[in-house]
Formats: sequence, C-alpha cells, structure tokens
Amino acid sequence: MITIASPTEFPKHVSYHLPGSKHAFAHGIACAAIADEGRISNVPNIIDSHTLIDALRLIFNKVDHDLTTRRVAFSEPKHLDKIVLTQELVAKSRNLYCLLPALLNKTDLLIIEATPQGCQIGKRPTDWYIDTLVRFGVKVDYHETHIELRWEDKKSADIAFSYPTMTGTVIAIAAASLCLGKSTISNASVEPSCCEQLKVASKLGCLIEGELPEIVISQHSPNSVIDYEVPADRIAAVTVITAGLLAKTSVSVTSSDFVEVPEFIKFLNDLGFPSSQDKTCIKVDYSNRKSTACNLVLDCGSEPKFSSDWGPFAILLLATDSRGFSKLTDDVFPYRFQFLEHLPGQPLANVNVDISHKDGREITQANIFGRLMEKLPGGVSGLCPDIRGTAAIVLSAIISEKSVTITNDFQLCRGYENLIGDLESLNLLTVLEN
Ligand SMILES: CC(=O)N[C@H]1[C@@H](OP(=O)(O)OP(=O)(O)OC[C@H]2O[C@@H](n3ccc(=O)[nH]c3=O)[C@H](O)[C@@H]2O)O[C@H](CO)[C@@H](O)[C@@H]1O
Ligand SMILES: C=C(OP(=O)(O)O)C(=O)O
Repeated sequence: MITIASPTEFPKHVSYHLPGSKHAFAHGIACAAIADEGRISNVPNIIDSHTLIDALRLIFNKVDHDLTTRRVAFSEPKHLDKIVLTQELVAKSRNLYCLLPALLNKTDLLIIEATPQGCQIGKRPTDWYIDTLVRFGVKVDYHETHIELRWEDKKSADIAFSYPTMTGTVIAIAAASLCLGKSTISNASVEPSCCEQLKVASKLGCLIEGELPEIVISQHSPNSVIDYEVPADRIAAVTVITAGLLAKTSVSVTSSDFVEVPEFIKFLNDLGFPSSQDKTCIKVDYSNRKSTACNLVLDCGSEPKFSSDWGPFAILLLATDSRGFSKLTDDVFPYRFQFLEHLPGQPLANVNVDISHKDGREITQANIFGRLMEKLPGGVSGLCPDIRGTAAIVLSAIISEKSVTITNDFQLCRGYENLIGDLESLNLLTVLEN
C-alpha cells in the first residue's frame, strides 16, 4: 500500500531522463535470443523485463543481469529436450509470447502451463500468435492443463494480418529470422519497437526487404553475437510529460536516442502547450500555453494512430485542464479507460464512456466535457488491472485535494521502474506512506 499526495508547491520546470523501453526490450530480445551470445544495455528494471530474463535462463547457461549498470549478457546456449513455461512465470508477463520462436529453437518440446498474462483491458486474443507459429511449421497440442509446442520443421511463411497486431508481428519477425526461405509479413504493426526488432534481425544477419507494415525477411548469414541498446521508453515519456502538465510545470524529457511520439506531440500542441523536439530532448512549455480551448477527436489503436497506451493520460489532461468537448475512441482495448472507475470517489463526472461496434470491432469511446483546473477529491483507489490505468491514478494525486492510496503496485512495477519515486524526486509528488 502506498499513499501519495501533491507537494505544497510545484517546481516551474522539471527534467527527466528516460529509462529503456518495456516494449523495445521485449521485441529486441525476441530476435537477440536467437544469437549464441548477446549483450543488451539500458535494460529497464521492471517485472516484465525480469520475467523475460528468467525465461532466457532456460536456454542459456550463462545469463548475467547487472541491475546497477542495466546490462544483460547471455552466452552458452543450451539445447534441451523440454522447457516448461510455468504458471508462476506466465502470470508475470504477456511479453513471453515474443520469446516463443527463440525458445522453440532451443528445445524439442515447449510446455506452456497457462496463458501469459498482461493488463486486463478487454479480450486479448492469442489465436493469431499461435496460428502464426503454426504457419512457420510449429506443431501444437492442446491439453486440458497446458499446451505443447514443437518446431521440428522450420519453413518460411506468408503472413497477412487482418489487423496490425503488435505481438503477432514480433512473433512473425522472430520466426522468419530462423527460416532459410523468404517470408512475407504484411499489414504488420508499425510500432517503433517492432522497427527496433528488425534492426536486431538485421544484425543477426537476416535479409530484410521493404519496411513495416510490409516486409520480406529471410535468414542469411547467421551472426552469433548481438549487441543491442534498448531505446528510451516512449510511454514513460508520455507519462512524465502528463505529470508535469498536471502540476502546471514545464517539462523536458531527455534520452540518448530520438523518442518517436509524433501523435502525442501533436496532441500537446492542440492542447495549447508549445512543444518541440530534437534528437535527444522533448520540451513542453506550460507557462506559454496558447489556449485552453480544444475540441479534439482522437482515435486510439494500432499506430500510426494515437497509441492506445497513451489514452488514459490524454483523458486526464483533457478532463481536468481544457475547455470544449473532446472524443477519444479505442478500437483495440474496450477497458483501456477503466481507470476512471477506479479513481478514488470516481470524480470525473465530466467524462462518460460508451461502447459501440464497427466493422466487427468493439470500440470504446470517452466523451470528455473539458473543465479547467479540475481538482479531484483523492482517497483510496480501487485496484486497476492495467499498467497505464494505474499510472494515471498515480498522476491523479498531483491534482487531488487529499492523498491517494494505491493498494497494489504490481501493475505499476510491470511497466515502470519507479514511477512514484521518480515523480517524488521531481517534486511532483510526495510519498506519505509506503
Ligand atoms: C495493435 C495495438 O494497438 N496493440 C497494442 C497491444 O499490443 P498486443 O500485442 O498486446 O495486442 P495485439 O496488437 O496483438 O492485438 C491487437 C488487436 O488485434 C486483434 N487480435 C490480436 C491477436 C489475435 O490473436 N487475435 C486478434 O483478433 C485484436 O482485435 C486485438 O485487440 O498492447 C500493447 C500494450 O498495451 C500496445 O503497446 C499495443 O499498441
Ligand atoms: C498493456 C500493456 O502491457 P501488456 O501487454 O504487457 O499487458 C502496456 O504496456 O500498456
């Protein structure tokens, strides 16, 4: 249980250096783990990455993870008769799906004891993931208590997704990287972390033609050693910028690489906050806000749409510090906005959410009647089974009259290194009890 509150005074400006990205680590390792040896730097210290590193230990004799330097080095690959992804392991990260091709490459039999778990934000179907593996030659046996996978005969495949699935794309790229013939992947995800994975595949010696969302990929001259620096976390950038703006503070987020969030920068400019970006820094100016009036329509979903991961943060800003009527839709996750129900006292009566259907997809829509400087009551928060929703509840403490108590930080620790501690260091939050 953690109780947090807004400090008596906020700074005029904060600067935050971004950690490595949850998604880019998971997607990079999906291909890096195919190599005989790898060195990965800027690894985020989060439950999700730790779980993938535990899975890496199943297929490498040596795995050194240094939490201080944020480096992981692995070598001495094993070849095994059987690997088990236990219930305990799969309960901690849905990103284990990304590692399936690399794990199957090192074992005769892979047993998965339960479905890998992530945020509970609506149905998260996995049939395309398994089907993608099957298309590359994986054999699947379903049992009451577990599933068994075997990959005796690797064959290239032509995969066309009917919706640009992120995890499906990662699995297809990793599987294709292990096949000699040419595989085509189309209508794939264009999320920057998938592009990072392709860079790792290229270092691995794969031949890649085209660009996401349409690529042709094949194994070429396998490279046995991989170096990969995990790029900065784009969702952490959005989270900390939102925290600063809620505190009426100007924000700079820095990183060693370019953080690709063009849709979010556009959103900030539409909200009236002058925002600029160069290779290593995003700057958002609170003090020179141009206008508080905005009537936005934001469609969240598979990028290049506004990322579904940023939805809760956009709602908080629009609902508490804008004038006008805005609409946010999400065609991926119907419960992405569930944090609204878990905010202490459910205070945002100026936001209502409804669900409709279009082209066979469930679409959730938040209707936001903007208010200026809305203060929230605070209190004890309900349990929100979503990383970004829990983070939004943490941020709500910045604008709450009373303190906010988070009863369980498991979701937060899956995706953020130390969100509460970092915001406290920036003087945007005070921790009252931990
Ligand atoms: C496309 C998209 O926005 N993906 C988000 C999703 O990725 P994640 O990889 O978890 O989810 P997918 O991209 O695979 O799923 C996207 C959609 O594809 C469809 N689908 C997927 C797999 C399947 O077997 N069958 C099926 O129908 C579903 O409609 C699903 O809603 O969560 C991540 C964590 O929040 C976000 O960073 C990603 O941006
Ligand atoms: C939903 C998320 O992650 P996961 O897919 O691991 O649940 C997220 O990172 O916002």
